[in-house]
Amino acid sequence: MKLTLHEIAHIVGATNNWSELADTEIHNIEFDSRKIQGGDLFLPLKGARDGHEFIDTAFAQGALATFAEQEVAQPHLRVEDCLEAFQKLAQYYLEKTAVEVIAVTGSNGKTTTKDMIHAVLSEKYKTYKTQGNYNNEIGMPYTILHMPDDTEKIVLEMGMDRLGDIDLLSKIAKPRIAIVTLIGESHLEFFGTRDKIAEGKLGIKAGLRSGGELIVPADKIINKYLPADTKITRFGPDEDIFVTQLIEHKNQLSFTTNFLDEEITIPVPGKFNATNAMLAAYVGTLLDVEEDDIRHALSHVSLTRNRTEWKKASNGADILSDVYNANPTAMKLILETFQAIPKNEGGRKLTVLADMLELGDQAPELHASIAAAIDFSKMDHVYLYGDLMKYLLAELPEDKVSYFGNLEQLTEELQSTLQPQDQLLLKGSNSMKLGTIVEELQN
Ligand SMILES: N#Cc1c(NC(=O)c2cc(S(=O)(=O)N3CCOCC3)c(Cl)cc2Cl)sc2c1CCN(Cc1ccc(O)cc1)C2
Repeated sequence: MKLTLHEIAHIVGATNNWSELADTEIHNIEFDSRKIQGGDLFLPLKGARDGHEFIDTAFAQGALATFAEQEVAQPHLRVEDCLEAFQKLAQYYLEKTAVEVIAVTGSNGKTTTKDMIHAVLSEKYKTYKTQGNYNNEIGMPYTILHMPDDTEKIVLEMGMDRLGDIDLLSKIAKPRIAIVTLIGESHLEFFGTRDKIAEGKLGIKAGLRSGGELIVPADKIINKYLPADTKITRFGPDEDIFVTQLIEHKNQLSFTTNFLDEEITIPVPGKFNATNAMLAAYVGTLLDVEEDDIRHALSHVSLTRNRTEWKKASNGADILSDVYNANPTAMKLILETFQAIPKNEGGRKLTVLADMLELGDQAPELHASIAAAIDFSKMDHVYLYGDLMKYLLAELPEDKVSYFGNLEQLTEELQSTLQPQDQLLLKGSNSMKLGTIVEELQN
């Protein structure tokens, strides 16, 4: 990252006497103290625990300084709100580096479309993109501040948990091109109506640069949220851009469009992927990528796998398997999200929680602290798996929790107990291999 400590202090409006600190170039900014390396700046966020508790650990691992919302002994930049400072810095960094932003949001397809745009633009530019699910008010600034120094274009995925989320992200990122892939049905339990989802997703216009372009589906539900004085491209049958012919094969598909000369082939099936690829191709044409290069990129695209998304067990039960970010905050966030979703008629809410690894000497209390996020007025039963989950076991009511030290026994228990109307959440470190449970339940 090309930022010095004094430059950062000035941009975020640090209120302490930071000029006494050496004006050193910062290596990276991290909010997970486990990722801190020499020369880094620590960002203590208020997640499942207050990040200020981990400042000592950050310095023990080589941090040069830390943001802080309170007086601390170590070299620090005193700010009122660490997250706001992080976001302000990300916005500044994009302006300083003059990296052009392509922003993508939508109920479905935003991750695939993001990956495909990245593949296309990488044919001509040094291009960076959102990694994993780092698409929210913390993850997006993190992505911006971690882009390689030679980045020319950045493709940012914008996730929405609540109305207004996308407006904030768009104002930070100030995209040159903004894409809404689809106004679907996901998160209806939070937003109530598709109209509200449309309003939320069209928040992406909030930071759209003057002279920028908004690319949206033909869906009439968004019409009242479209901005004036903006180049708007609609996609869908007989709209501004559309797929003309589509030939599906088992593991790939080919299609033509109304704006390219030749057919495009992508290594994934599914008509929705043709639309996602068409959007990526169109962005490529907007940014002067040659058609042959567009075609080459899309024919070899590798897609982000194992998204946090709902799957179905073979008996029809709903499965939510969150394979990202095995840390206390992410586990508490996914539990709150899962508990906020209404149960299926006559169904139960079941959860499998597995060890979060590499949490250091506070692992026992960090696992025990997850108890605060489990609401047994909504959760029917919790299955714990792994040595560290014994610390959470001690915090939970005996009739609502089962403990397993063995993955096969846990899998057998779930196969026998899961009913078609049930909802099952699984969360834990990748190396706990909860994915094998999902595969068994899907077969
Ligand atoms: N609470 C908490 C902790 C962490 N939380 C996070 O990293 C975190 C993750 C997330 S997130 O949900 O993973 N996420 C981040 C990026 O965008 C997508 C979503 C969020 Cl939103 C916020 C935070 Cl603050 S990381 C971490 C802790 C507490 C323990 N830390 C290691 C440690 C253990 C023992 C020690 O003595 C010192 C450090 C590691």
